Amino acid sequence: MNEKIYLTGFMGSGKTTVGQALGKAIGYQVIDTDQWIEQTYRTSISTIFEEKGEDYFRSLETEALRNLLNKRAIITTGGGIVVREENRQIMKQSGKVVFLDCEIEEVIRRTSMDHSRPLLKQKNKEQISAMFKERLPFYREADIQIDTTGKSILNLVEELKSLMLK
Ligand SMILES: Nc1ncnc2c1ncn2[C@@H]1O[C@H](COP(=O)(O)OP(=O)(O)OP(=O)(O)O)[C@@H](O)[C@H]1O
Ligand SMILES: O=C(O)C1=C[C@@H](O)[C@@H](O)[C@H](O)C1
Ligand SMILES: [Mg+2]
Repeated sequence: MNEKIYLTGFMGSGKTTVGQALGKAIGYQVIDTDQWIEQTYRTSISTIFEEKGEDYFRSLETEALRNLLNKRAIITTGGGIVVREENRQIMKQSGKVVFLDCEIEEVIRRTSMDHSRPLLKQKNKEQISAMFKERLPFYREADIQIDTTGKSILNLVEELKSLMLK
């Protein structure tokens, strides 16, 4: 098994949720870059976006990845971490990158009750879909890709375990 596993994918694809379950199943520590940033800076992601903007948040994601480099862990990333080339390079060079794919209708269903994602606020389906399409080539640079649409967390953990043992 790889020393470090990065879970990437769009908002609501299940990185945080699946990562926690996978960590329990294979006995790995799980660290979430969004939570690392919120805990390190003692503030919320929404506040960072409001006060400092998206570019600044992306630089905090780079800082998180650099700080977590020496950990044997599953790193569950923020949905936009792949937007920065530097972030993609760090992940590629230091571990196995997994892309959790998900149909946009299901992304919207899964995230509709949770208003903590600034980039989903006041966006309609077409706009969310356009953001996803723009990022898709970056997500596809991953070593492993799985579709999470309609699959249970347990099922996804089993699928990931078998793919990672290959
Ligand atoms: N396979 C799944 N089936 C059903 N619901 C799911 C599945 N995966 C995740 N969810 C639910 O979708 C919501 C979003 O999941 P989660 O927070 O893990 O996404 P994320 O990829 O980490 O998003 P973000 O990029 O915003 O951090 C949660 O309520 C979670 O319980
Ligand atoms: O897709 C994105 O750009 C984001 C996803 C979340 O995980 C957070 O990192 C933040 O809300 C931005
Ligand atoms: Mg998450």
